[in-house]
Amino acid sequence: MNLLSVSNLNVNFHMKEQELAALIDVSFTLNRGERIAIVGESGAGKSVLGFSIVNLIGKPGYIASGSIKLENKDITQMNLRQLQEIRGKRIAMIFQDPMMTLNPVLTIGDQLVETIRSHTKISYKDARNIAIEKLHNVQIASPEKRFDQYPHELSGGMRQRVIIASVLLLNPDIIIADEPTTALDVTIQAEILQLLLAICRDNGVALVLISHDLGVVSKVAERTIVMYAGRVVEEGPTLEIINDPQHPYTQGLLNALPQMTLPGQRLNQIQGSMPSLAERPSGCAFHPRCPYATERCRQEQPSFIYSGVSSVACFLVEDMLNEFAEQDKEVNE
Ligand SMILES: Nc1ncnc2c1ncn2[C@@H]1O[C@H](COP(=O)(O)OP(=O)(O)OP(=O)(O)O)[C@@H](O)[C@H]1O
Repeated sequence: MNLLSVSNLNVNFHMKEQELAALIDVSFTLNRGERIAIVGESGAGKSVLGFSIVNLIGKPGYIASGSIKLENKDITQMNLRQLQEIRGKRIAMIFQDPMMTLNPVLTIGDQLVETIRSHTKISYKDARNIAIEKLHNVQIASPEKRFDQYPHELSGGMRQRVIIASVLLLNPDIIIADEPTTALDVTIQAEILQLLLAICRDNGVALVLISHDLGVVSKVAERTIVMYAGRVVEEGPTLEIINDPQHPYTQGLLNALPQMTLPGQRLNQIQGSMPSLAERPSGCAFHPRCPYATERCRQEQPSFIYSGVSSVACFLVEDMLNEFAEQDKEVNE
């Protein structure tokens, strides 16, 4: 059984008497210990998806239809008490800004001890020992000293390590990390990603890494889901997607990566921008930005097709596969 199965998830925002779709028919699965990435430009719907997984999508947003099953229990049908049981303990979230989660007026140690003691009846001294061990596990030097410090006394990278330590205290099955390194210096970003990878691998924790950067996720995630305007447009093994992207949007994201460009060359940004919810184009929402768009793309929504590399929603790929099938037929006749 999959650890998490998201099926035909639709999330809307109720805005000014209008229903605006933020997620449309999103489906994917996550196995125990697996690491997947959700990528796409700003506004693609990555964070809405991350929050929806723990049923934390606040007003004006709501889950309109679909299911999110944690093993066999549907998170969309859970009451508040059941949701509180899974948030943090089974599914933990890490955000871009650690200060969103850390309490600025409590020491690092007190926050960790409070988390431990809210779930386990142990003495302060024992909880302190566990907290210090966890700080050590996330490679914080002099953990005894850090234990007594306040969040503002730590660097951004160190604060993110503290968050990872605090998330681990409850032994979650899944960590959802929403742009966890975007606010950090490049060298620190790599360290934190490596730490997340090691922690998840060593503890059998599944990871959903949300990022706008395909380069970042390629180092961590086994599988990648590419989102555009609230829909999944391509999904498959990360390496295959990086080496042979099928959807023109995925190709555009890869071309825009700095390392794909020669020194002195300008980055090949995708022309145009992500549409707002109210202005989602008809047919394939990417068509106004797609160099290969046809009339059909403007009219119809492509369904998913397996390309041999990944699952992709694109008429271009569908036509190409049909053409190959025709050629095979001719050769065999
Ligand atoms: N609370 C909200 N009210 C109205 N619209 C919202 C709200 N939150 C998100 N949206 C809209 O939903 C769409 C998806 O937003 P989301 O934050 O999931 O994008 P994202 O891919 O995570 O982008 P970013 O990387 O910038 O966070 C966007 O068009 C956004 O404007």
